Amino acid sequence: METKITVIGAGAWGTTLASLAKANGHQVRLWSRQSSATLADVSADADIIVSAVSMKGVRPVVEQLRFLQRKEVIFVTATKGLDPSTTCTPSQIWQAAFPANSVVVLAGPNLSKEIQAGLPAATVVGSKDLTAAKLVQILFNSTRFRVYTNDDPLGVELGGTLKNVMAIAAGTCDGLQLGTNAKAALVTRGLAEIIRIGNHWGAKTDTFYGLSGLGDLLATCNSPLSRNYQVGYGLAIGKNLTEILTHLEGTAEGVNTSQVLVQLANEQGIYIPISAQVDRLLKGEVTPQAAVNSLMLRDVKPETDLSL
Ligand SMILES: NC(=O)C1=CN([C@@H]2O[C@H](COP(=O)(O)OP(=O)(O)OC[C@H]3O[C@@H](n4cnc5c(N)ncnc54)[C@H](O)[C@@H]3O)[C@@H](O)[C@H]2O)C=CC1
Ligand SMILES: O=C(CO)COP(=O)(O)O
Repeated sequence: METKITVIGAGAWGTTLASLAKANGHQVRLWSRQSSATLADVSADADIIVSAVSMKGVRPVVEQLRFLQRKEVIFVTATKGLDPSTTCTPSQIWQAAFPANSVVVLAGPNLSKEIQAGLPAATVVGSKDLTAAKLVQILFNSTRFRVYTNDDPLGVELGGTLKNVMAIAAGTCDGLQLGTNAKAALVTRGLAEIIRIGNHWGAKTDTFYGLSGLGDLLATCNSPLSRNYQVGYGLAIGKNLTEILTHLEGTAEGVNTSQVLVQLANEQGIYIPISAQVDRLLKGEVTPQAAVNSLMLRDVKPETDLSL
């Protein structure tokens, strides 16, 4: 059955998601701020509205859609970030604006350039409404894009969001040429940190061992295609953040996320040693090597106590 899908955001990810849905035979409209049509025009009769804007675009886009009163419309959010003013996740913003509608989070190891090149990938659609998640699963699933469902949307969303901070750390690790052991330690302890934060905020541990957590962490911490990885790599080889962001192709959400995360974690007493060093590095308060030294010089502790 042909479904009417409106994709908001014609950046790297929005364009890719639109082409995946189109290839499955659906009627897809891709909207950006540059479009001549209004968002109201392209959303008026949509069955599904997919938001793939960067974090800074979520609130403005939600505001433009406030007129929409159809409760059967399913919102799919693919943004990976935290709102600086409220610290909300994108799905929390969508759900608060449309309390009667189903909201589905889409996240996974999905470097858009690989998907655009036709390489196989898998992702997760998470929602409290599993019927909606299953519908979105069918819309996007194909022989080159395998889609799983999950009933923990917050965990799916936080996996994708928090790994961006770790990808900056991983890029720094590679830029400093610290070796494979150091990288494995960083990614493994990074996952422990993500689980500690996620559990504190009510997400399930198991979700972080899935595609949107460990999967996306592995993809972005190991690929020069990741913009967040590129930020960390650039800092490690002596570039400054402004210079890196000026030349970056697209958005590195981890830069904003680390700031919001550190503020929240400090308020709530969550221990986030790696993210805190990433934040200090981005603010120019510490050199890449000093950040590594700080992590290595911490008090010793047991491995499996996630509260530490
Ligand atoms: N590129 C990728 O491989 C993937 C990206 N994501 C996530 O998807 C989101 C978008 O990423 P990309 O497409 O790569 O970024 P991008 O920088 O290529 O595109 C961002 C899009 O957001 C739009 N936007 C920003 N502010 C806006 C506003 N106020 N009103 C309307 N539109 C606005 C821009 O016009 C642009 O179309 C990010 O949160 C990213 O973490 C998720 C999975 C994969
Ligand atoms: O989230 C992504 C892949 O899943 C894209 O990563 P970057 O935003 O770091 O490029």
